[in-house]
Amino acid sequence: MPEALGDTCAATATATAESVDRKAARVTLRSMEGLDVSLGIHWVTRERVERLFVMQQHATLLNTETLENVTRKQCSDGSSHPCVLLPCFLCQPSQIVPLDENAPAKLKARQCYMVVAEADTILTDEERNASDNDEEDSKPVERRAIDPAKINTMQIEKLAMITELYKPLHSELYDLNDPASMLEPVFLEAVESIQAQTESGVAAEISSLPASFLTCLSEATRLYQFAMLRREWCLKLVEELQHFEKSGMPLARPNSMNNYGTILNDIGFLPMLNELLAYHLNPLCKLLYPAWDEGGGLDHHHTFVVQYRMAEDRELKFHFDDAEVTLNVCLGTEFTGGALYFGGLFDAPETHDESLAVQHQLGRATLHLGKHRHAAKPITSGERYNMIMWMRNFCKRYHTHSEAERDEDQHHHGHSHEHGHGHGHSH
Ligand SMILES: O=C(O)CCC(=O)C(=O)O
Ligand SMILES: [Fe+2]
Repeated sequence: MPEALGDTCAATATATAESVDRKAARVTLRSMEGLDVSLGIHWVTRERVERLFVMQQHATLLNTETLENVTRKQCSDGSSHPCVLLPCFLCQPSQIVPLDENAPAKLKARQCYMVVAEADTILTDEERNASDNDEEDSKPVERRAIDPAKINTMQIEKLAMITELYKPLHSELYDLNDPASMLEPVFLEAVESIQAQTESGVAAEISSLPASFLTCLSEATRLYQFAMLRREWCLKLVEELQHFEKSGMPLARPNSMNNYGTILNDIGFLPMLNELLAYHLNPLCKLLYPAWDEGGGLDHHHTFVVQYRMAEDRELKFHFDDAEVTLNVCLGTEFTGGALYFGGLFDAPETHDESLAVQHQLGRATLHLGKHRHAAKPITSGERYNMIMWMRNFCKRYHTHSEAERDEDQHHHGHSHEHGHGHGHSH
């Protein structure tokens, strides 16, 4: 099987409803550089797709060699299907989508797929449209092979090592099989009510959320707070991270501004966080930030825990996030000070005189636009942990913009930091 991948490229596909009846699957390609850098949304002609796997989460682009290693290393059942992401629970060989030349592949909207396709079958929208309009004209498509030298396998290797060697203290934290053990009842109730309305074809309304659920701290800048995580879950997560830190496993710090803390995506929490985003946070954000509803809505994320202690980092300077919407939940433990301070949206000067201090409360989430300028005031005692999810929208970020606009945006958001998740510092 790996040999058969000689001239192929693997990519993830987020199927859109459109793709169901098309003979090409619309896929989003992601590069391995920094894990979620988009290469844009392309079409892969179904005739040339070799295999389509249902993935439990967005996977990342891999080169042949990585694919081969991963397959050999991880699939202890001896199966030879390429398993893109390392923990074997992610590969679902039973869910290979049959590709029948004569029938459209049945893809589900919002489900992630991994496509193994010949490299030259990846088309841009224009090429796709051109070939749709002129089927007879079989002019060769420009090859768009991805430069393997650019593909970074370190993240994968690190996760493989962690999966193999690290013994979690609280293994139940790594899945969302029992949402009630993680999420506050009122949060679950709110999300369920949104889903029920959406399913019955009614546009969900903020006013229909449970009465005590949402606190709007600022209408103008769309700053919200709500109860989200259960106390026991928060404290277990802090214990787990302390345990992880003591284990000596490799860990990357959250971003260029936080010197302590951990990227949760990198140490085994990605599948669970993907579920949390897809089933709980995205529906809520759809309601609160309809502007980000395009495509899959908030469909990917960079999630980390920040940590402040008296002898270490105590505060965070004024900045805005590389996110469409940011979720910030306090995990405790005991501290004074450390309030979040908000000062307007970077692109809306009329909001710059905002001056809002938001106190932390264990388990309580603050939800704000990524472009909402903020800082964390110094803690004055104890230690503070907060889980931060920078939620992002693939479509808006990478697809609807022209190249020039995209470059401009990236410049603006300070993408130059390592791993593509630096903070955009506001001036
Ligand atoms: O310290 C906090 O709670 C906020 C952290 C933050 O704003 C960030 O990491 O982007
Ligand atoms: Fe931030």
